[in-house]
Amino acid sequence: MDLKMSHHIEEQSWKQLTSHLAEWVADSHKHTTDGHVASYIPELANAPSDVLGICIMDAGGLTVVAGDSDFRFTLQSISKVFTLIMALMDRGEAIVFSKVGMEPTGDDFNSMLKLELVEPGIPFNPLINAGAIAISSLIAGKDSEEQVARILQFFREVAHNPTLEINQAVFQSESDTAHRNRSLAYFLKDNGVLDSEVDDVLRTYFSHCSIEVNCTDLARMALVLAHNGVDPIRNQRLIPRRFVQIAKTFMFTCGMYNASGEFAMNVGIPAKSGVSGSILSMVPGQYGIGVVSPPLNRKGNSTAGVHLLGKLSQEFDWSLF
Ligand SMILES: NC(=O)CC[C@H](N)C(=O)O
Repeated sequence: MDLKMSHHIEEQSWKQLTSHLAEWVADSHKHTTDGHVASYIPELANAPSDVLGICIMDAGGLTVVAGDSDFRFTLQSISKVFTLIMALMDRGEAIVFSKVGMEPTGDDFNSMLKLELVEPGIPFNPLINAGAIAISSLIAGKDSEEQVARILQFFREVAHNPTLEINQAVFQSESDTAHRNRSLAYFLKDNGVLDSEVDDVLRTYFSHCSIEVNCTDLARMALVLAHNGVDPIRNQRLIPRRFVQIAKTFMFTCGMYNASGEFAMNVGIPAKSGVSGSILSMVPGQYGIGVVSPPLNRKGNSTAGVHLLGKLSQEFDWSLF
């Protein structure tokens, strides 16, 4: 297809998106009642169960938004993609992959089963909780405070939003109740996976999970990944191509936890979800997408969010397969 032709198709799709997105959001909204808002972090249980918002951003910075697109939420597991990228930038591939593997687990995101079952007891991948905790300990910085400051700075840069902050209530709520994550971290410490102390690693981990954003921030962050590490709006490289390739591969194979296979089959684009009901996704080479709807299915993914992405993928033939 020549360039003019593909440009024309893109224009047509954008028009269609603009005119139909609100209607598709209204349809997916019905699926908010299929799920339950996460409550194992008490503060997250306060999220409304009837919210669904989306922002799609193109390479020129044009956005189309629909539903509750101003709703604010914490990144939770979505942050793991960007801390992985930071660890790769700080330490390089060899060190990162001596601490975490490259394979999906098929288990729940907070499972500890395979840590004991499979030698040498390193987490299977960086997007499950155990893996992300190991990654948190690799972020450069003399202590957790410095690590968190660097993380915040990097996330602000990728989102192109200097106002991003940590939601202290969510951070505190998770710190007070994260018994399972604590046990994962102690297990990792015992297996020799963590260099720093458990409390410090967890402080860093809970902090990046608690960074607050909206759908537009998510879409901008996704846009940088969709363009292989370049923010196309500023025409500025923020991340080396290779590390984006690694991050997107993990999003594909592990980004939707143990429903990643199903999501790959039905939607077919890289995505990462968080227990706040958020999903960061993208159409590679084109759009960044941010979606939020707090009610989750059994696997921890937003019911309405997954439905909406499925609908969009079908309409625009987004699947990479
Ligand atoms: N799946 C998630 O979003 C999990 C992140 C959350 N902070 C936790 O560790 O449980």
